[in-house]
Amino acid sequence: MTWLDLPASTGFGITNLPYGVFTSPSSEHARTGVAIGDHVLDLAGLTGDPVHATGSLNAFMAQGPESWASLRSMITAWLTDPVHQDRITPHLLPRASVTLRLPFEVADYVDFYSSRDHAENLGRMFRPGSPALTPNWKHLPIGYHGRAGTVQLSGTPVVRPQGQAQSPEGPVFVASRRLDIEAEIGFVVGAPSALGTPVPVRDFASHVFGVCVVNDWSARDLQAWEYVPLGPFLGKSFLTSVSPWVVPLAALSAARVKPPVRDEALLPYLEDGDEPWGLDLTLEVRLNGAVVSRPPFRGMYWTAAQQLAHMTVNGASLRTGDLYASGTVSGPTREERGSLIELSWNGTEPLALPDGSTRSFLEDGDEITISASAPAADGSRLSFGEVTGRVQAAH
Ligand SMILES: O=C(O)/C=C/C(=O)CC(=O)CC(=O)O
Ligand SMILES: [Ca+2]
Ligand SMILES: [Mg+2]
Repeated sequence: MTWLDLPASTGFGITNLPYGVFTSPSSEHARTGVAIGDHVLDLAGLTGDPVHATGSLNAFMAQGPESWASLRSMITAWLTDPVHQDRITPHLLPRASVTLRLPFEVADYVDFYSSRDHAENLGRMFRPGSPALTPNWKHLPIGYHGRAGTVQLSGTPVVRPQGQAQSPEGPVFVASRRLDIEAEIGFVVGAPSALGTPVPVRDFASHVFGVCVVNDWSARDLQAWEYVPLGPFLGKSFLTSVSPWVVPLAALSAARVKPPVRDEALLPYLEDGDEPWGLDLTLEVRLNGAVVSRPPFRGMYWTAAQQLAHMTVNGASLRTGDLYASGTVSGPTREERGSLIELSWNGTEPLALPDGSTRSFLEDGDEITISASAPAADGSRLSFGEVTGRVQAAH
C-alpha cells in the first residue's frame, strides 16, 4: 500500500512505476520521472543523481539489471512507508502539468512479425494463391531493421507520406491513399551485449529494460509496390510512434503466461526454457475516440525473449536504446485485428464508425490512439498509457 491516496483503477499504482522523461513549468531541464497515480515523481530532483538528469533513460538503462532492481525497490519503499512522505511530496508533480519527451534515445530499431493471425491475414491479402504463412514463419521470428531516427513520441503529427505506388498505367507518385496503423508492443534494450556473443533466451531480463506501446504507421500502397524482395522500406520508415512511459519488465510478473503450443519443433537456440515470456497484455485501438479493436498479446507465437535470441544469434550486438517491436498484434476475431487493412479486409469491408462514416484506411484529420494494460501483481490492472497520432494532409 502506498501513502498516496490512489483509486484502485489508476493503472499507475505502486506495482507499475513506469519511467519517462519530462520538463515542467518550473524547469525546462528534461529529466527522468516515474508515474504514480496522477503524479510524476521527479527522480532528478529527489535523488540529485546526474544519471536521471540527462534527458533520456539511456544512461540509467545502461547501468543494468542490478541498478534497475535496486532503484525500483527504493522507489517502492519511498512511496510505501509514510516515514518518507515529507521528503518525497515536494518532488511529486501533477502529471497533467508536465510535458513528456521521447523517453529514450533510440539506437537500432527492429520490427518483428510474430502474430500468427496477422501474418496469415496479410499473407492472404498480399499473396493470394500462396500459402498464408511463408515456409520459414514457424521456424524463426521474421523481422526487419527499420529507421530508428523516425521513431517519435506519441502525439507527433502523422504527415501523410508520399511516394511511388502501382497503378494500371504503371508507377505513379502519390500521397498514400492506404495509410494504416499497426498496433504493437515495443521492447527497450537497456544493457548492451558484446559483438560476436549471442544473447540466449534465458538472458532476456538481463538486457531488456522495459516495454512501451508502438504504432508502426504503414502506407500499404507504397509498401505493396516496393517490398519485393527486400521487405518494408519507405512504406514504414516515415514515422513510428511510441508511448511516453516505459513499463519495467519487473512490473510484468503477474502478466507472464505460457506462449501458444508451437506446431514445429524449434532449433535449440529458440527453445522457450522453463520460464517463457508470453505476456497477457491487452491492447485497445481507438479511431477518433471509438474503440475499433482489442488485440490480445497473449497469443503471440514468438516471445520477446525468443526475438532477442534470434536477433543476436548471428553475433550482432545490442546497444542501449535498441527498440524492437513485436509486430502487429492481431487475434483470431475481427474485433481483435491490429491494423485497418485487416479490419476492413483490404478495403472490401469498410469499418462503420459511430459518427455514421466508414473507413478502410486513414483520412486526413483522423486520430488513432492505442493503449495497453496488463494484470498487476496486486490484482488490479496496470496501464502502459497510450500512443496517439493525428493524420495531417501530405506536404
Ligand atoms: O506480409 C507482408 O508482406 C507485410 C507485413 C507487414 O506489413 C507487417 C509488418 O510490418 C510486421 C508486423 O508488424 O507484423
Ligand atoms: Ca509492423
Ligand atoms: Mg513505421
